Amino acid sequence: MSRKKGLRGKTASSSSPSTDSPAGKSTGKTVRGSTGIVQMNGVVHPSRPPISNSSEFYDISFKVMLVGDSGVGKTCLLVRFKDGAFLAGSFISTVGIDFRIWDTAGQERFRSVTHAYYRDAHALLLLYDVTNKSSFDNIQSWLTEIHEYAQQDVVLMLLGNKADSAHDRVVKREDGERLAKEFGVPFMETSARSGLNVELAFTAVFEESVDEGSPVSYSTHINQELQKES
Ligand SMILES: Nc1nc2c(ncn2[C@@H]2O[C@H](COP(=O)(O)OP(=O)(O)OP(=O)(O)O)[C@@H](O)[C@H]2O)c(=O)[nH]1
Repeated sequence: MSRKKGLRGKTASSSSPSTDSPAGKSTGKTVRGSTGIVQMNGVVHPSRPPISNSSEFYDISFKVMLVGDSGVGKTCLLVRFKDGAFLAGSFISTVGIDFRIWDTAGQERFRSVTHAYYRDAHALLLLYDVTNKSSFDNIQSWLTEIHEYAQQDVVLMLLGNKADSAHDRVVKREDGERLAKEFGVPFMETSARSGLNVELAFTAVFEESVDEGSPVSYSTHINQELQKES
């Protein structure tokens, strides 16, 4: 999976506030795993102490942040992607995963608070609404903000949500693809309503964050999935 131009080079921090609460409204989701080590970007760290009430340890601390204009469907996408159960079956069983998702508020008045959370995010899902042209037009300013506040090597993916709304669609899929290509970020359309590509989007940024060594096979995986859905 490629990343946004100019957003790589720095090592992602595995440190985190233990009581993360995103700006405006907050939704935390954690998948707890087994004992082991913290492994991020190929660097092995000693096991971190247990978080919350669990007696378990985490091998990977991974944070993904949902950003985009108000109403694009960030909360619905997160709700659709419930429990994170796919991780347990898809990844090595001995790897424990502390998987947190920050659902940010899209409204401008919460923006200054949201900025503080970019720093600790390993991955960003940047959403627009295919039925709302201004949410698409605002992607560029979101990218500017991401460039300013997020880590340089943050994993980024552009999502055109509400793909189920065929009648109300005003942003073509090709427009999303073109924009993503322009900024060098991967792209897919999603639907929190139908579930289209929801799990795939989260899985994709997760895999990219923990496995930077296989971008080719990763891209192939996404393309196949998109073809299947179209
Ligand atoms: N048709 C359709 N509607 C959706 C989809 N996702 C969200 N919606 C609707 O879009 C509206 C806004 O969804 P939210 O998830 O609250 O949007 P948000 O981005 O979290 O908004 P803020 O909290 O204001 O930043 C709701 O009425 C949802 O029902 C989708 O995939 N398809």
